[in-house]
Amino acid sequence: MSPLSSSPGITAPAAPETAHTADLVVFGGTGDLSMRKLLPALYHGDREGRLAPGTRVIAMSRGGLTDEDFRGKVDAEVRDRIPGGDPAVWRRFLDRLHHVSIDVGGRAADGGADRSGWDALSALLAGHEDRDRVFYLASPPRTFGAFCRELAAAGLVTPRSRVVLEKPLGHDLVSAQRINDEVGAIFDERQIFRIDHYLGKETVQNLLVLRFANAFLEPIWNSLWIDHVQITAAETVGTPGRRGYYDHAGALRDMVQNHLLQLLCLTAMEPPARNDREAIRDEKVKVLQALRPITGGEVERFTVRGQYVESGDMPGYLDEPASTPPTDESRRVETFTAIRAEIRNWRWAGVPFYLRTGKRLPRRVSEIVVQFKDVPHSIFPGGTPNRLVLRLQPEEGIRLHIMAKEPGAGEVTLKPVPLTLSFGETFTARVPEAYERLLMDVLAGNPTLFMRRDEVEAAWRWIDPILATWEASEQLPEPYPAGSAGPAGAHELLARSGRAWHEDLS
Ligand SMILES: NC(=O)C1=CN([C@@H]2O[C@H](COP(=O)(O)OP(=O)(O)OC[C@H]3O[C@@H](n4cnc5c(N)ncnc54)[C@H](OP(=O)(O)O)[C@@H]3O)[C@@H](O)[C@H]2O)C=CC1
Ligand SMILES: O=C1O[C@H](COP(=O)(O)O)[C@@H](O)[C@H](O)[C@H]1O
Repeated sequence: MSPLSSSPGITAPAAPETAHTADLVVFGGTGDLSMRKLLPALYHGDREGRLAPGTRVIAMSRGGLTDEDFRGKVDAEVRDRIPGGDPAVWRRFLDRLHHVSIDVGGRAADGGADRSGWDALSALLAGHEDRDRVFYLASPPRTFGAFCRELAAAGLVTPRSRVVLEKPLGHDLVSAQRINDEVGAIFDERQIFRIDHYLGKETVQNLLVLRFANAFLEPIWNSLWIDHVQITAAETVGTPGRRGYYDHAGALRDMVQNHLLQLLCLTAMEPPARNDREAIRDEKVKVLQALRPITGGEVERFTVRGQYVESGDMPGYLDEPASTPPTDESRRVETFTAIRAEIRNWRWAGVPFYLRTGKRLPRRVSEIVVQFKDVPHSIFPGGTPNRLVLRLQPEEGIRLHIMAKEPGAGEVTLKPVPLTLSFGETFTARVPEAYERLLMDVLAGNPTLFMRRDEVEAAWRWIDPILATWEASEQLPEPYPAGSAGPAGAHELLARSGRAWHEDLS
């Protein structure tokens, strides 16, 4: 497939082998994301023959490392993250790695601009202008504009270049627009890949297949049959070592603005006319534009925020190890949020979409639950409405809860039983990590699973009033004990209308 060519959509088979040799330049290549996700994903791509011979990975950071230092660091810190790794492939993979030291915004001691990092990168890339070039910005978002400007100034942006932007893109609509403008001044929109790794998860892609490749669901996928939808991303992890980032993010920016809203879009969108990247992204934007704004007094009624506090041997948010002590901002940041959202269109009028995410919860569960309405007239006592559960993690699968009769004579007793499709048991192929799929798509030039500028900005437009109201409020997030199911408010959000979370998380 040629770079940036029209490409198949979300349900196409895994990206084809990358025919082109590429230079993948990772700004922030020594950071947490790179070491935990990107490098293992690239290794798997290499093992499966999807990295063309000669493809290089050039990490950039302020670290002052040589190629050998960086290879040693990756060998020491990444190899153990890859169970069952192949030593020969590992050696070949390490040989692909390079490191260039750079300080974006850094100045030489004499006060002049320090160009040495850019000169080193230019030297490494010189003579390889015919290769695909991917600039992956895995550094803090405030550095994105500067990186792009410097790349252009160094003459490193070729027609075969792409740029990958990590989330969250900005911290509100205005900053997201600024970053989009800055990056857009250097790269064409077709060259910009805004990543949301939830879109690379297998079940998320399966959601569209389930909806649009099966005839039985679409006729009942609307407010006539569906009572409400729940979208949960519950994590057991806290934020050790991440306060610098998390104090300025919080659960709303870190998880809802991107991952949860993407899940909502894929659940709620109209059937696209074609399985094609623009058609799917057009439909997602329409959902975001139809979200009913939550403003003023409604914010308190329709949103919940919490922060975990010490419990047993688990630290609270303020006690997590960090390089700086907690500030007032730390006290105000939410590590949990739940929201009752509504989509103002014909299909979804009156159907609440409940979103929930949090850190240091008792179980790691990410799922979409579609709860159907009660039967119009029940002839059996004790029935409960059908539920369709799409489980993203830990074990991916789809489960339909239907009512069945308990075996036995006498009175009919109803029991909800699950019809389960476990991907792990049904399919033998290894399920790739989200980043693996997405990185191979970037290298192959397939943007379907990436966010378009208008999507990101429409999501911020809905998030901003909630943030503004929280920021103006004197109230602090509701404390919840680390390891508990989150603040009581999250349960009240549903209980008010006689509903309950499918997973109580305890
Ligand atoms: N970690 C994760 O799980 C996820 C992270 N992200 C996003 O990925 C990006 C990176 O996150 P993460 O890896 O956690 O962050 P880290 O702080 O762990 O890493 C940041 C990287 O950027 C480099 N860097 C920072 N400032 C500069 C600079 N001025 N010039 C050159 N290099 C610089 C750092 O190297 P050095 O300090 O040596 O210069 C380091 O390699 C962020 O945008 C984050 O929001 C998104 C999803 C998940
Ligand atoms: O983007 C992020 O995602 C992770 C959760 O990802 P998952 O694939 O493990 O569900 C989250 O921990 C992190 O805070 C956030 O930045």
